[in-house]
Amino acid sequence: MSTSKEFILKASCDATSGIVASVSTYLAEHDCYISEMHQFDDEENQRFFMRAVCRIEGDEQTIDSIKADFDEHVTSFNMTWNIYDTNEHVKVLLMVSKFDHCLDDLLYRHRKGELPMEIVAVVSNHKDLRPMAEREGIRFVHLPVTKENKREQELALLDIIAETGTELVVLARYMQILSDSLCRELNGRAINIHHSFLPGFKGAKPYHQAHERGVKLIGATAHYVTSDLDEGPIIAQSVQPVDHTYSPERLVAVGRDTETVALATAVKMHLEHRVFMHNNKSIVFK
Ligand SMILES: Nc1nc2c(c(=O)[nH]1)N[C@@H](CN(C=O)c1ccc(C(=O)N[C@@H](CCC(=O)O)C(=O)O)cc1)CN2
Repeated sequence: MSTSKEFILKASCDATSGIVASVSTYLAEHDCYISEMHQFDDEENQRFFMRAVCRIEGDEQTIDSIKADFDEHVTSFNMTWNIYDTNEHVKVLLMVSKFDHCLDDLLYRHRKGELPMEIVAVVSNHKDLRPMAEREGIRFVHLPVTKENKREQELALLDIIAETGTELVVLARYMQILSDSLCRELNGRAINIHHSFLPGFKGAKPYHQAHERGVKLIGATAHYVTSDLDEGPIIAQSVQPVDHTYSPERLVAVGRDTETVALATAVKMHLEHRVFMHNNKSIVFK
């Protein structure tokens, strides 16, 4: 039984009047102080979204007792909701290939306490980044991928996800395309960093495309992974100004900074339960 006193409520339902009043009344009746609340009314789709950070006052209530009666109280709204204990860190599996900057940045931010996560493993289709993981005491799993063994390796990945209780997979410059079935299995719990400011320059070599096009901004996009390559709901983007003097190599160097910022921002927003996926877009309560 959780003894934590702080929790996050995420909820969405069809838009109608009285939702906030009903939820806040329930929380007040259960000795909860609301320290932060965001809501969004998607008028186009008549859908309502809210996030509340709450602190239990007194000793009568627990997170479990608040969860227990909530469904009955919001039945009329047919609400989709979750309550998360802020003391429980999300279990995260990091996936990488050969580029090390996103993994290095996430490990640093985790070490500095910026990202409330438990890293359960680093999985890679190459051995290059094993030392970076193991010096942090993190399990490293090498799963080389070929056209012939792709399905077998994806099943091995799913086994690791199941045995570790992974709640979020982060593709930190993992350069293999996930199959449709794996994307369905990981729907809403896999985030990828794409090394361009989407929707521009999809695929594997966006910086060369950017140089050819002569762009004045270079950027990166963190999005939920879907079977449509680089098309998933965008969570965070980051850009930097560039100009005609930038070679492709220099664009790649600037791009690295935008990738680490966009990915860390997206992962942090997800870990803090600030993101809703809706109609292939995202709602992010910052
Ligand atoms: N189902 C999805 N899988 C992945 C996505 C995604 O959006 N949906 N994003 C990629 C990352 N990525 C761009 O951000 C990307 C990575 C790799 C490729 C690619 O063409 N890979 C080749 C192999 C390249 C190699 O072996 O080095 C391939 O898989 O045939 C395109 C885009 C991660 N996965």
